[in-house]
Amino acid sequence: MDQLATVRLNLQNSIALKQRLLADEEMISLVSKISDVIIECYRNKGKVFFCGNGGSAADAQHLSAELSGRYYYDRPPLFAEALHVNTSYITAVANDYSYDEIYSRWITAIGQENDVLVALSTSGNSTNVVKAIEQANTNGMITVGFTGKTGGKMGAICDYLLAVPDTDTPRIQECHMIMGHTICEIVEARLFPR
Ligand SMILES: O=C(CO)[C@@H](O)[C@H](O)[C@H](O)[C@H](O)COP(=O)(O)O
Ligand SMILES: [Zn+2]
Repeated sequence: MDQLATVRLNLQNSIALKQRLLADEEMISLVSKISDVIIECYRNKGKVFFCGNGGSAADAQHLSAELSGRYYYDRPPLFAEALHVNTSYITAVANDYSYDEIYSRWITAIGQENDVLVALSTSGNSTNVVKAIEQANTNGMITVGFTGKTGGKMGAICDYLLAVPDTDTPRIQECHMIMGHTICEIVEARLFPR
């Protein structure tokens, strides 16, 4: 394995994918629109939830902390949480029911009309994430999907689908994070102008 070549290739591929996003005006407008949706949710005293598996769970937790803590500057907190953070709950529901139910069950308990669910899955096919979106739709929530190229099963069930045009999981996740960070920046700046 040529390690130096691997470093160069990954940087090249990451830059190339982000260049594609930059050239895609629909994608730029979509990120702006999702920001508007989240701002509207908070103005109506709503809550924003995030979910995903593996690296996408980490991204869900990271993005929710930008909103509930702070992003660039001091301002009041916003309600945002990643659905996997209660390990006692996750292990109990996965053990007693099914791993597929861990997020949808929690959405059943807490998701209210006009709350927002941001669901991250590079394949768009993770069953627990798909079920969470289905339950969020049932509860009258607004559903946002961050996926890879095809959108997978999430493509047909999300109100807004941010489908990064690639099939390479880590590169897709890196794009989810720059788009997610950008949404947090816009939300903070619009809700708490300095
Ligand atoms: O972070 C990575 C790969 O970069 C992995 O942990 C990855 O998130 C996991 O394999 C996930 O289970 C993939 O699920 P998904 O993106 O298809 O929903
Ligand atoms: Zn990863």
